[in-house]
Amino acid sequence: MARKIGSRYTAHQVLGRGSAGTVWLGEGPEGPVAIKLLREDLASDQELVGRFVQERAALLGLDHPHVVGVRDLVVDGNDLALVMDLVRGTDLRTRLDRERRLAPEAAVAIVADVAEGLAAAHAAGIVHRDVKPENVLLDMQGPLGPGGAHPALLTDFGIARLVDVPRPARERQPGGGPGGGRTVGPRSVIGTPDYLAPEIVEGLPPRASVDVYALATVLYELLAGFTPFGGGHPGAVLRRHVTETVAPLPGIPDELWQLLVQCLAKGPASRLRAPELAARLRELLPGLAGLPPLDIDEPEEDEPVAVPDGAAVREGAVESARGAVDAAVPVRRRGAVPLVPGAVSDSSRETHTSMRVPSPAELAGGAHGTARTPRAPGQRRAGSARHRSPAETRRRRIKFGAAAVALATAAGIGGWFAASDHDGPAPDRPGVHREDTPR
Ligand SMILES: Nc1ncnc2c1ncn2[C@@H]1O[C@H](COP(=O)(O)OP(=O)(O)OP(=O)(O)O)[C@@H](O)[C@H]1O
Repeated sequence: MARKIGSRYTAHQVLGRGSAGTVWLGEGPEGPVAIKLLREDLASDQELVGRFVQERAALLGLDHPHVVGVRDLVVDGNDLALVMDLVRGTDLRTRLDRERRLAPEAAVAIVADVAEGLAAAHAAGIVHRDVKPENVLLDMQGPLGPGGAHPALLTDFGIARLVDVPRPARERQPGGGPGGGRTVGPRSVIGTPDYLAPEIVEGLPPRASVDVYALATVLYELLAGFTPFGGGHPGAVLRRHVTETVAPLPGIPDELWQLLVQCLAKGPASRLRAPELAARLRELLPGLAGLPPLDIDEPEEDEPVAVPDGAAVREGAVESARGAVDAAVPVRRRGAVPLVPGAVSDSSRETHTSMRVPSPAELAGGAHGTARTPRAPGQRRAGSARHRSPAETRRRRIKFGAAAVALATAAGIGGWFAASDHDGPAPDRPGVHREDTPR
């Protein structure tokens, strides 16, 4: 059923759902558009609406062939919508789910496109903060490039930043280093754990280099079929970003591997910048022509451990509750909780996470997760579970992800799953009015 969005747009049909809202196929004065209608509880957050309007100029000004253009922002009654260029195609996650691994040439061509889009954004002072396959759209009507890849466009600019509520509670402590102190108290991380740069986990402000790290993670995933540090409890994933080195991919061309390692460096200053990454990837393309996808077996998922009855709800048993949540979560390839409590996306993919930044002690300790060394075909890992199809894996993720979130809620712990504590909708505030914001 058609639905009016502001005075200029009509939404006709749902294209898909993400954790922040629903994307519609719509019509505007200049033709077909995609309209991302933010969830009602986000739209009723007056602080977020204010930031949404503030970000307007930056989002509308980003014009690049590898960035999904934002044409308009609409605040109208209960509606808060981003009007975007319509990309006729699919997202990179869907392609990856279908093919499991991409041939190096196609993977590199796609990532080079995205790196160019990022370079333009970074030049405009915009950091994406949520680069992942879900946010890369493939334009099936565009010309075929190297490896038969359609043009790739990065989308969802500004969304992570919009929903990230700044934490005012920064306490200064003497002797904390330059600037007269250090940040203490809880901060949260916004993003998707598998793609989060180590410096974000350590509580530093996100700069352009976090996007390069995330994009290198995407490239690794396109080649390997899994991310370098994913699997298990989101806290375990965060810790691996900080403490583990990336395991080599058998059969990967050496120059491509060196590039990946450099962009996955723990130190942001050691990473290439987006324009250099794009250029280096383009240089590699001719040498990758015709190479088949890498022949790698996925690391197997471990079986989840049963949760002892009542362990999560005993009074004063926060630690054991956290342990119970950890135990209930099986090793997943991309672990996360929804951005908004209760959010369900069409594909039931894990999407953004808002989590408390772990303390140094938490990063150093804990027994969550192990390094995931890619295996040559046929080679089994000690204690590994049987192989599962991607669809089966997804069903299990949905089931156990839901169980883990439910447990965290029942236990009432802030712990790792801080979404409901820190990033739920703020109550309506008087004195802020809504208005249409035509272009
Ligand atoms: N500009 C667009 N043109 C065409 N389809 C789009 C556009 N933007 C998003 N979509 C489609 O709409 C669906 C939902 O997108 P959305 O960005 O809301 O969620 P997501 O990125 O998959 O997840 P999340 O936002 O939770 O990270 C996706 O399947 C995507 O392919």
